[in-house]
Amino acid sequence: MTRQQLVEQIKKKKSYLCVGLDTDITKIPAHLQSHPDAIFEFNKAIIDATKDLCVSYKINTAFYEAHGLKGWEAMQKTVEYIPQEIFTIADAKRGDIGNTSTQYAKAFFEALPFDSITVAPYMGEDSVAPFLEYNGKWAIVLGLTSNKGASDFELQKTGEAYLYEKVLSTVSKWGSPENLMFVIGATQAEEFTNIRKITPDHFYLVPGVGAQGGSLKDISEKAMNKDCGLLVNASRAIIYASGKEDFADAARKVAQEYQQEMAVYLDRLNN
Ligand SMILES: O=C(O)c1cc(=O)[nH]c(=O)n1[C@@H]1O[C@H](COP(=O)(O)O)[C@@H](O)[C@H]1O
Repeated sequence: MTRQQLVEQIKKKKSYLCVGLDTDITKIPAHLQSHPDAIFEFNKAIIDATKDLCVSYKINTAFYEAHGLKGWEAMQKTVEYIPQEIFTIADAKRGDIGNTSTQYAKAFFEALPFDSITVAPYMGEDSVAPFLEYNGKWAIVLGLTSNKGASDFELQKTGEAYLYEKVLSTVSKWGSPENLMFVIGATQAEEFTNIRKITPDHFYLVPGVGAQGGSLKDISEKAMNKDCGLLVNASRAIIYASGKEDFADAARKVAQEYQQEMAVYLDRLNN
């Protein structure tokens, strides 16, 4: 998917919501547990209930890989079920020496039809470059993450700058805002303004609202750019909103609350 197509979808739906399909078999409601295809059935119901409210789905591959072949099959069926116009993210956090990253890119962009993949930048340019060679596909590189461990490396100084600042300024030269995004945790509010200064034009994938306590308001007010430039992810807060038979309706309700708040911030952008 091109940047322009993504921006058009955000405008049309008045949403920059990314629903995270971190589908944990132990949290699937009891009535679906015995279904032979429980993960896919759960995802299908979530997608049907939220697809008009979000512009992206993020499939966290760990939750599928944990089930071996059956999990990969559920992941493939899920990504193929997502409507074409919705931006798909393989949250796989890959990155290795060049020829290995080339195989990861084939796995997620050719064998599976994802629009994008999350990538760890630690191994440098040759580990990220293979993901940037595909037209209409994206690498989403970890910038400043939402977790506590962000302070172990990302928020350590290397000379004058934090390591994450160096990652943003260096990695942004490897691709363009047309094929490269950054992961910025919603819990890192003090850094949002600075982050936007370093990378004014890029889209950010922003996890950490909902279950991790980050604020949609903070990221929206401090880090939107003229094209919105944000995909805000919530996983558990949406897909396990009820944990019961009415899980899809409950997911829709929470997704709608996010979307309605997003519409307000988008309106401000246009006025
Ligand atoms: O790359 C990610 O998606 C990611 C980066 C980060 O800094 N923090 C983070 O939580 N994530 C992912 O975003 C999702 C957050 O899930 P919830 O906390 O349930 O909304 C999970 O799939 C995480 O793996």
